[in-house]
Amino acid sequence: MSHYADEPAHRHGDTRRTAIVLVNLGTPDAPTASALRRYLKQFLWDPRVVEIPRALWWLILHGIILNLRPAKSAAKYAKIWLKEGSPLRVHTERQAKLLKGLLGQWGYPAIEVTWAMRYGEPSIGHTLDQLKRQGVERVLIFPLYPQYAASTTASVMDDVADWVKHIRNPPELRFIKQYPDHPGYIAALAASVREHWTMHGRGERLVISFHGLPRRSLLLGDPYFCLCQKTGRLLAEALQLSTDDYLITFQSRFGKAKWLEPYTQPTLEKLARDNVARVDVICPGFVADCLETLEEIALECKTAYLSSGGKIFSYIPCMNERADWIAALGDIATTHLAGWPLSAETEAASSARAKQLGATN
Ligand SMILES: C=CC1=C(C)c2cc3[nH]c(cc4nc(cc5[nH]c(cc1n2)c(C)c5CCC(=O)O)C(CCC(=O)O)=C4C)c(C)c3C=C
Ligand SMILES: [Fe+2]
Ligand SMILES: [Fe+2]
Repeated sequence: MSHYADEPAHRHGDTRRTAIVLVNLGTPDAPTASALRRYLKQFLWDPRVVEIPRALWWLILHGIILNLRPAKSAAKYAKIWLKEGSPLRVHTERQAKLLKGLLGQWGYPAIEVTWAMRYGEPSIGHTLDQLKRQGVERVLIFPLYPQYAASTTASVMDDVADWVKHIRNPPELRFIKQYPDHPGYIAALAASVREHWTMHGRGERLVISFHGLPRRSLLLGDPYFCLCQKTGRLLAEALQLSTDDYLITFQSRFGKAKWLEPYTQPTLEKLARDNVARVDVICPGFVADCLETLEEIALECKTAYLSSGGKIFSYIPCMNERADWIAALGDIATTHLAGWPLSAETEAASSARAKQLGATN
């Protein structure tokens, strides 16, 4: 018998089901102004994303931004839209399927792997409702942001907490906060660069571009800037680059305030003017290709670099469905499952896997 009226009886006794939820930012449903308006309205109203006084921001958002930006952004999305939908959504869905398959091979066939979006659909709340209905008792929230930032990772934490507020009997919850230096993540990034160089030749500089944040966030203690430096340095070390061979930059500035510097596009234009004829650009903060990589970097920044005198601009794709990246996701996830009471069968696989990884606990 179930103890709570809102719990289906079939759950009784099924107390050990575990799920992993991959969470990414979210993306519009269609490359249209109306879909963009809905998406931007939710995204830009998140107080973790825009930290200016609410009343003033409401006026700017509704008075200006939601009138001008949707059509402009929709035109950009239209350039990169896939047959199956928005690239961010397509890659995230595939990553979840591949991770589920890999965990099955590793001896965790009972662990559910699903995915959700912070903005738009499928929402985190909807996904957690579904898992609860399936009798899942333990949920590992896995944000697909290697570098923690309050505007992304903590916003996912907020959303999960908002869901918990109206749940009588929530599952156990764990959050992965960050993995900017995870060896599997760094190794997969480095392998993607080496493969790119083998296939397309090598540039004179590697530009390592991360999504930006208002500079103020750094001054207020957000660790994001430092985590990006760490990832960039570890990637450069893995590639045996000297400090002259690479640059760490920040893209996607929004609004008039100062953001983290140096900015990606002006840096590329300066490299071109300084007679650096060939650059490679990688975006390690994005684990799936999306508007910010496929349009802003691979189209806009490329055009800016070439029209400033650069000769060859080569964009190195995100890790998307790469097998070494999916394995890194598996390592990060299983490490965070450690110590969680799982079924006997899963427990055995977990300790075998830990031994294989050389874990000391
Ligand atoms: C307004 C402030 C913004 C902050 C702060 C911000 C931080 C931030 N964003 C990402 C990752 C992504 N952002 C994407 C799109 C996007 N970002 C902003 C604004 C801020 N981001 C806007 C308005 C948009 C939408 C598109 C546009 O109109 O320009 C995406 C791509 C989504 C897609 O559908 O492809 C990602 C991914 C990070 C990691 C981050 C802080 C570290
Ligand atoms: Fe963004
Ligand atoms: Fe952008």
